[in-house]
Amino acid sequence: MNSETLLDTIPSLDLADFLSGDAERRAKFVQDLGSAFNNIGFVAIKNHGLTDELTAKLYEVVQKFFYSDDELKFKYVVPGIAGQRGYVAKGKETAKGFKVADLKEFYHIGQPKIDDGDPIWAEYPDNVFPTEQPEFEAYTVEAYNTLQVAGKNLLRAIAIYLELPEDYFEDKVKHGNSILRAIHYFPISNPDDVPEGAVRAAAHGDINLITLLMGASAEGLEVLRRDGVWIPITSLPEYVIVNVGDMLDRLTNHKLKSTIHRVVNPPKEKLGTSRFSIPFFMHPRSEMNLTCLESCVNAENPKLYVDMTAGEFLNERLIELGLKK
Ligand SMILES: O=C(O)CCC(=O)C(=O)O
Ligand SMILES: [Fe+2]
Repeated sequence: MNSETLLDTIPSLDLADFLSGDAERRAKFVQDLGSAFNNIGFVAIKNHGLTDELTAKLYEVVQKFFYSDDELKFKYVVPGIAGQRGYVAKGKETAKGFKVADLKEFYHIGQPKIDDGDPIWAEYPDNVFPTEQPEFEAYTVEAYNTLQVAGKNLLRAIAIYLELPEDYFEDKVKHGNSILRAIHYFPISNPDDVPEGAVRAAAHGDINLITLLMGASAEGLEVLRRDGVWIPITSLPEYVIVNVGDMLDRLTNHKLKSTIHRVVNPPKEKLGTSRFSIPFFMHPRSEMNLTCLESCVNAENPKLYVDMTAGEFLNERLIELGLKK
């Protein structure tokens, strides 16, 4: 596959190939991941470390929270932090360039703090967890930590593909500003209630380095192929979807592609049903320099982006999303 091939589905890869001691399997994984990211920007990955049991428990607690009444949910809104932790209500997030808000509500869990003297902790707001559901914290934090490990392994493979030292991203994502986002695309009982043009998630690119998405087995996610065709993504339950975000796109001068994607509304007869998904947005520390790698800039690929740190870029995007003033 080269970067021009038009794919009808996203490639499926096995993370166990990369973690195996077998040099050939590992090299093939690196090449397949890199060429998928150079092409459509999305892959499906199995053997990511989340067990079926954890996944089931996680969905259970998340659904219970979203099915609670507004009074309970609003207790977990944290004002003044641009929605970076806790509950973010319906109508709060509008995709960059759009006028109507997405038809979703969500809950954000950030890097669990530990007492090791890293000055980065002062930058992060504290997590909040619903006290009505004591299991919520344990399962979301376990999923956070598991996806963070999978994400670090994927970044190792990406570093090798880019001919960087394998541990290039290691110190940059240590105690990074990653977020686990549990999303509820809420049911709509009356189709006339849908504001003109509103969709579950309007077309957007993710802000971060890479995203690991649990739960895209439900219908609705679509990826915008280079020729303008929307490709629906359906994946088997044992897979997570992994895509390139804008930060990795910037770092690699668009060699690895942050592809526009969206979640469309279901047909009218299914508007009354919920959809849940749980993306893990893998962010580096705010000081990471996103200046395009020299190896990705040449006469055919002139530098596309101005130099910025991850913190500066995130700040700009939170303002564009309507989450920050
Ligand atoms: O819900 C999904 O399947 C995708 C969500 C998404 O793209 C996002 O939150 O950035
Ligand atoms: Fe996204």
